[in-house]
Amino acid sequence: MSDTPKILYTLTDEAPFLATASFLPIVQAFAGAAGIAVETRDISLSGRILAQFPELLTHNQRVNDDLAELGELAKTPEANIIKLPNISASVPQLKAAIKELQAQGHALPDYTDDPKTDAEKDARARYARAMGSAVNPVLREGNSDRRAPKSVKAYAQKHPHRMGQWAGDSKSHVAHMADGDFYGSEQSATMAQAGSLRIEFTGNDGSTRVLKDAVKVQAGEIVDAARMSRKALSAFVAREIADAKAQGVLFSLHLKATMMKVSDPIMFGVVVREFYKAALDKHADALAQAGFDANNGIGDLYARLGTLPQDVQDAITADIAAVYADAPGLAMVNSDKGITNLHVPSDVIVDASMPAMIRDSGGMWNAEGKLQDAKAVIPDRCYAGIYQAVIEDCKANGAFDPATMGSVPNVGLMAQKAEEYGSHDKTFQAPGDGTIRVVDVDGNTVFEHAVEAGDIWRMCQTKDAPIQDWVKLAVDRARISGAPAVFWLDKARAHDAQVIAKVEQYLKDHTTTSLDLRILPPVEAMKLSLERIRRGEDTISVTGNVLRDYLTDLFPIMELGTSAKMLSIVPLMAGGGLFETGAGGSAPKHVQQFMEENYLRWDSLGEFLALAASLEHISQRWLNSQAPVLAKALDEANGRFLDTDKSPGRKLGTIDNRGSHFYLALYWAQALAAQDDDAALKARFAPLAQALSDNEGKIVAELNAVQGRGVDIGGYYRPDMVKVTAAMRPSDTFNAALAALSGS
Ligand SMILES: NC(=O)C1=CN([C@@H]2O[C@H](COP(=O)(O)OP(=O)(O)OC[C@H]3O[C@@H](n4cnc5c(N)ncnc54)[C@H](OP(=O)(O)O)[C@@H]3O)[C@@H](O)[C@H]2O)C=CC1
Ligand SMILES: O=C(O)CCC(=O)C(=O)O
Ligand SMILES: [Mg+2]
Repeated sequence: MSDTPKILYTLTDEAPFLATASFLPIVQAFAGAAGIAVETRDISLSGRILAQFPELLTHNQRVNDDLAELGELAKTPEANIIKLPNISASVPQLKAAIKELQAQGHALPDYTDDPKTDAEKDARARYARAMGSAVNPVLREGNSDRRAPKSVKAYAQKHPHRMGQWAGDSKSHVAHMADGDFYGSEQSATMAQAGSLRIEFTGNDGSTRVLKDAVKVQAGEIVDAARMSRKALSAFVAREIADAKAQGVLFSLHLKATMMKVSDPIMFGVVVREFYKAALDKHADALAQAGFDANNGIGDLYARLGTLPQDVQDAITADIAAVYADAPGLAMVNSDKGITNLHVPSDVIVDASMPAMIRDSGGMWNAEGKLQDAKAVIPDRCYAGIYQAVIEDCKANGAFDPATMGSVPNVGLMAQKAEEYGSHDKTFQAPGDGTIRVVDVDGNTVFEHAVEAGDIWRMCQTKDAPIQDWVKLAVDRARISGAPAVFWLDKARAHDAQVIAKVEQYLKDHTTTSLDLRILPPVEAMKLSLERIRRGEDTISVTGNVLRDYLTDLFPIMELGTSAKMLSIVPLMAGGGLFETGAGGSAPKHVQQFMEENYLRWDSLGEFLALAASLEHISQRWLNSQAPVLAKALDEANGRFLDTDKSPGRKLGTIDNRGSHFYLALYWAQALAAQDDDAALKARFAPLAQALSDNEGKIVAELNAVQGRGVDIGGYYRPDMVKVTAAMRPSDTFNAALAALSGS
């Protein structure tokens, strides 16, 4: 371990990046006073792209591959990383970012949809590394512990957020496939010994093609493979479109095309093709010529329409209007701008979109901008049922009451890329009719699926050590909190059956006699958790990676109104700490509002909680007597921040993100000035506490005075740092007080 403790603070995208421009100087000033260094690393989408093409950039434009560096650091005990949410880019987002970087003078190659030359293929492969969930699996060298701290839960109960009421006769529901999906076709095995696997496709004509060679596996690792039939998916979607129309509900699709970057855009494309079938079939040749790709959403059609002759454009537009006239209503992302659920694959992300629907009385927005009951299509059966269970509960018992409901924290399996379904280089679309086999080095077939052209086939790995660590974390959390812990595992599912065997084995390594530990299939686990939550009782959910993602938005959004107020810790298996902020994403609409009104409603409570956890981590690992004092004072400040409700007010004229940072700094400085554990810190922070409290009114006025006018930050994906800093730090009085603390 080095002598000097260090925090690595990540620079990301969109609202969290803007917030950082205001909050980081505070963190650096306070931590610096205790001898803690705070450095930044750029893991933004634009930074990840630039890091892929050093040879095409000028010396000044070149950036270090910070993500790779942090990925290595995460495997060491030194790691102390604060990670803010970053864009997991869909293809349309990636293209937009490339365009912006090119316009800024970076000589990047275009992203080619159908690469032919070696240079195009090389560029495409490099872009693929920056796309989708490129960051989290690299940094998450540990399992996940996400929960609402006691103070946050108490705040939510004291200031309950608005929940839409539920009608018993709501027609909203979840629709999933009955067969032909991943759930129905999953095969799974635990590897007896280390080795390597080959994935190969054999066509019905006898030809064989290796899809991926030398996939390394460890002894005790769980591997599984599953197939989704494209034909079955299309037929299912066609039926559901007709049923939505018959029932008079909105049609909506909920996937995770950003994180499951290979499988889910294909499923998204199947739904787009089915919904707009009449128009897309009729104009198939023209659209192919224009390069339209349904996997990128119907927005891609509009983006390319201009390249076609005017009469063809008019005909396509008229035929799409005819589709809308005949189809059920389509859920909207932004009804004012005509953006539908099927426009862009990254606009509707299931972990956030389903909870939003549940929070809003089961409704989604229709074309008139009104809430309407909706059919939520979640094609695969592995997890769709949990949302239906919540909907049924709300119909039977009404909306949940944030003032009284219990909590469902999560312990999630994710270390070492566990259960990264459909997101990686082991997911394929079948090149023809035939068989996909997984074969070991001795030529034995491990898995085998009959496939038809266009089917999606995915393989997934889950290593043994992360499972052991996850079981231990669950036992620890159950013991510390006294709440029952439920493993959400379905023994009827091939993969889960293998995991259950390991859970049963590894639970024996711990003393669990006084604990309430259960294993239940997800729908049963959901019903039990909901029953308990209504009684005000807490239940720990211990889940795999996908349910970790789903539940850590679902329960916080019901309990706290947003997942931004979550504590999200990743105890790294090598002993370091990764502290994530909240559980949500980067909310693009926040940036839009900021650019139009110079108002940033991003709630940084997640950053505050992560910082406190990072400082506590330093207290435990480094010999620095001031870190615990700083951590304790920040904890007090966070409590006061919640008590006085200083989160952004959401309306112009109230404090926004910047004002909330000021209050955090004020309360933190006051707590440091008031404590008696460390005289040097007390003396150092007393003048700052005085200056901030003397000037409270002036600083808030300076911060709020800028609101109401548009602001230029010189870019969306790669904003100009000078402009961002100027915009995010508009109070000279506050800036001067912080500078005085740092002695600069
Ligand atoms: N860990 C990571 O790096 C993650 C990254 N992402 C990325 O984020 C982007 C958007 O994802 P999406 O699924 O739409 O989810 P978001 O979590 O960004 O958005 C859902 C809603 O959550 C609320 N919200 C989330 N965080 C905050 C906050 N700090 N302050 C205030 N409100 C907040 C807002 O809801 P409301 O308006 O109702 O208050 C927001 O509109 C994508 O690019 C995605 O790839 C997504 C998830 C995690
Ligand atoms: O990595 C991503 O794209 C999203 C991650 C996410 O939503 C989460 O961890 O909750
Ligand atoms: Mg999530």
